[in-house]
Amino acid sequence: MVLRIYNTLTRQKEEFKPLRDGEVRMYVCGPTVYDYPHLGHARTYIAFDVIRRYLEHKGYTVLMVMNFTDIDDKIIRRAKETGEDPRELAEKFIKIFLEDMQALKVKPADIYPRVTEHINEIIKFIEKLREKGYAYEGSDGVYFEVQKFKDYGKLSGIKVEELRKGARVEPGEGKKNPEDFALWKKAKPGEPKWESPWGEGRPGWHIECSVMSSKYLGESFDIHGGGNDLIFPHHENEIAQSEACFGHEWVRYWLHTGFVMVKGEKMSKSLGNFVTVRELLQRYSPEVIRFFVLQKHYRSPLDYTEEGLQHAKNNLERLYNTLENIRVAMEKAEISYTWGEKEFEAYEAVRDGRRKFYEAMDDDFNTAEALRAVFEVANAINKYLTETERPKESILRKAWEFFKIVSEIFGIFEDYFKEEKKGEEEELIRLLIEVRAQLRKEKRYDLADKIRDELKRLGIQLEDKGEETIWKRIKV
Ligand SMILES: Nc1ncnc2c1ncn2[C@@H]1O[C@H](COP(=O)(O)OP(=O)(O)OP(=O)(O)O)[C@@H](O)[C@H]1O
Ligand SMILES: [Zn+2]
Repeated sequence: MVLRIYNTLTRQKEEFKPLRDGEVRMYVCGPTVYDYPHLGHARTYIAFDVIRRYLEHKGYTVLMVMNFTDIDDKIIRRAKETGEDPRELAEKFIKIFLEDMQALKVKPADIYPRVTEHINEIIKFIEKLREKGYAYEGSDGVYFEVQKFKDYGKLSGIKVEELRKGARVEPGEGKKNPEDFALWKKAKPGEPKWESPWGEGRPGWHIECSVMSSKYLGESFDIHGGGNDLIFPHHENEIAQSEACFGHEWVRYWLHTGFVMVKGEKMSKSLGNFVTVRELLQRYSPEVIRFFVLQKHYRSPLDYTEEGLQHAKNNLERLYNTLENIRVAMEKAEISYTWGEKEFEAYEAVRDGRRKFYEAMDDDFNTAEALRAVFEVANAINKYLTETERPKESILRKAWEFFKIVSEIFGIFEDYFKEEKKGEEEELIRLLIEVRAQLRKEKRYDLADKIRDELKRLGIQLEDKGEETIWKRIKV
C-alpha cells in the first residue's frame, strides 16, 4: 500500500519515498520552554506521534529529533517577570513538557537537542553562511540577507516585495533590508550571552533548527514538521539558511498541523485563551484527549469545546464496550468447524473496515476517516455478537487483532493489549471472583459486596449472570 503525504512545499499529496531504504529521518520543531504546554501543543505533538507510530508500523525505522528552544526572547521576558534565572526557567519547563507528553502517551523523540548545548555548532554554521556571502554583520547582530537566496518564499509563497513593505518582519536596527532576519543577536545588558566572532550574544531563533537537524539527521532528510504558524517565517528561514549553506535540497516533505481554535481564534499563550494539558488531564483521561485530537485530520483546524471532548469520551467508551464484549465472548467462543452466513458477513465487515483503515492512514494520515472504519468494525462485531448464540473464535480474533493494530498506531486501548500486565491482572480478578462466590455461598454478603465495590472503584465491574460472574473494565 502506497503512503501519500501532503507536502506543504509542493502543495499536493505525494507518494512517500524516504531517502534511505527502510529508514525515515524526521525533525519536529519542539516548544519554546517558558510555560505549561496547552492543548494546541498537545494536538501538534500527538499528531506527529501518530505519524511516527504509523511509519514504524509500516516497517520503517524512524529516527526522530525534536529540539528544545531553551533560550529566546520569550524566555528572557518571562524570566524577568518572575525573577527567575532564564536557564532554570527553561529547565523547569522542559521537565514539565516531557512529563505532559509522557502522560499523553506521546512516544519520546530519540534525541532532544537544546540550543544552549549547540552554540559552537551554531557559530560555525553562521560563519559558513558569511563565507558564502549569505550573511553580514550589522550593528546589533548578524543577519541573513534574504535577497541572496533565490528560492526564498518557496514554502510559504511569500514574496520578498511584500516583506520589503515591512509586514510580518522582526525589527532590527542593523539590518540592510527589512526582510533580513537575525542569525545572531548581540547581547543587551543583563541578557544571557555567549562568546562569538561578533562579540557576546546569542543565536536567533531559526538557526538552531537548521544546525541541530543537520547535526543529527544529515544534510538532507525526509520529514520536517511543526504547526501551521511555523511555515512563515520559521520554516521559510530554516530552508534559506540550510540550502544556502549546503547548496542542495534540504528536506523532502514538509508537514504542518492545523490549529486548535477557541471561538474562532488560535489557542495561544499570548491570547490567554488556552487550557493546559495538566488541567485537561484532571478531567479527561489521556486516551480521551488523544481520541479528541484524532477525530480530526491533522491539517484541519480543531475546535476546542467541552462538548467536543465529551463526545470523544462517549465515542471512546463505545469502542471500549465493544472490546469488552469481544473479550468476554472470546472466553467461551468456539473453534470454527464451519462458518455460516453470519460469520461471512462479520468477516467481510472486519476485512473491509481494516482495508479502509489502512487506506485512510495511507491517504495523508487521515485519522478521522480511519476512525470511521474502526466504528464500522465495532458495529459489525456488536451485531454479530447479538445475533449469534455461539460466536466463533476466529471471527472475534480477527476483530481483536484489528483493534490491537489501532491501539498500537493511535496510542489508545493500551491497557488492553499489554499482554504481560493483563495476564496477571486477569488471574487476580478471577481469583477475587472465586473468593466472592465462596463468600456468598457462606452468606457472608458484607465481605462479598466489599470485593464487588472495591473492584468497581478500580474500574472493574462484576456482573452476575445466573451461576456465572463476568467482569468488565468500565474505566476510560
Ligand atoms: N493552537 C495551536 N494549535 C496547534 N498547534 C499549536 C498551537 N499553538 C502552538 N502550536 C504548535 O506547538 C509547537 C510549539 O510551539 P511554541 O512553543 O513555539 O509555542 P508558542 O507559539 O510559543 O505557543 P503560543 O502560540 O501559545 O504562544 C509549534 O509547532 C506550534 O506550531
Ligand atoms: Zn524549528
